[in-house]
Amino acid sequence: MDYLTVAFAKGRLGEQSAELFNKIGIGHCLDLKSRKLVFIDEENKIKFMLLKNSDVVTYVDNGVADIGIVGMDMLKESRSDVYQLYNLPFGYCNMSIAGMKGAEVDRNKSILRVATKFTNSAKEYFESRGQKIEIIKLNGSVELAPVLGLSDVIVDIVETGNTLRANGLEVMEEMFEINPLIIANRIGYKFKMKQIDGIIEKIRNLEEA
Ligand SMILES: Nc1ncnc2c1ncn2[C@@H]1O[C@H](COP(=O)(O)OP(=O)(O)OP(=O)(O)O)[C@@H](O)[C@H]1O
Ligand SMILES: O=P(O)(O)OC[C@H]1O[C@H](OP(=O)(O)OP(=O)(O)O)[C@H](O)[C@@H]1O
Repeated sequence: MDYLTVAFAKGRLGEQSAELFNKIGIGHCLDLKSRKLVFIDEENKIKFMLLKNSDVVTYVDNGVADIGIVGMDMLKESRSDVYQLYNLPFGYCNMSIAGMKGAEVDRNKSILRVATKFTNSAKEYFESRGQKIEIIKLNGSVELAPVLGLSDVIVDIVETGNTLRANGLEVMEEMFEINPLIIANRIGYKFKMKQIDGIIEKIRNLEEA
């Protein structure tokens, strides 16, 4: 049997993904504290690749990985048409528009300044309601932008809301729900369907137990 290649992210999703795999008896070889980036589970014939969160879709899209675990935020941003196979039971949050407490999204403003890491999702959302925006691309600490007058609003992930509150901001609108999901390369899935479906079935059973 060929090895199944699995791409998953370092950081938040990595820890939770590894824990989930371990519960269904795979990926005991994973050691996220080491500096290694490839782990081989010989028993289950799986090769794990540890990537930056924002690169998981690229590896699956290109077929270097058969499946991957990625947040809906990154998948939407990539505009990739990989298969979306299964929503995982952890890490739920929201993509939201936020701004200074008490402010509202000014729908009449000729050009709304939007700071975000998620430029495609933001463009798509505002375009769909005919609002012109200027995107200010940031890579982190996005909440600072309205505080310092760099933008009118932000588009970012909100989980507990603590980061917004701590900086005097609040949610103005929720755009879409985010959850991690298992994605698959369209060709890889055809060849390794049995093995992939087997893994998903085990996760499903775990959830139902
Ligand atoms: N509070 C949260 N903030 C950010 N992401 C979260 C949160 N809760 C869950 N997630 C999910 O975890 C994923 C990984 O987040 P993480 O912070 O580890 O990556 P990152 O450092 O933002 O990645 P990159 O820098 O590669 O874009 C997100 O894409 C999202 O789907
Ligand atoms: O609602 P909360 O529970 O506060 O979580 C949301 C925050 O977490 C993420 O940032 P992250 O920690 O990834 O840091 P970053 O600013 O570098 O993206 C996200 O971009 C928000 O800032």
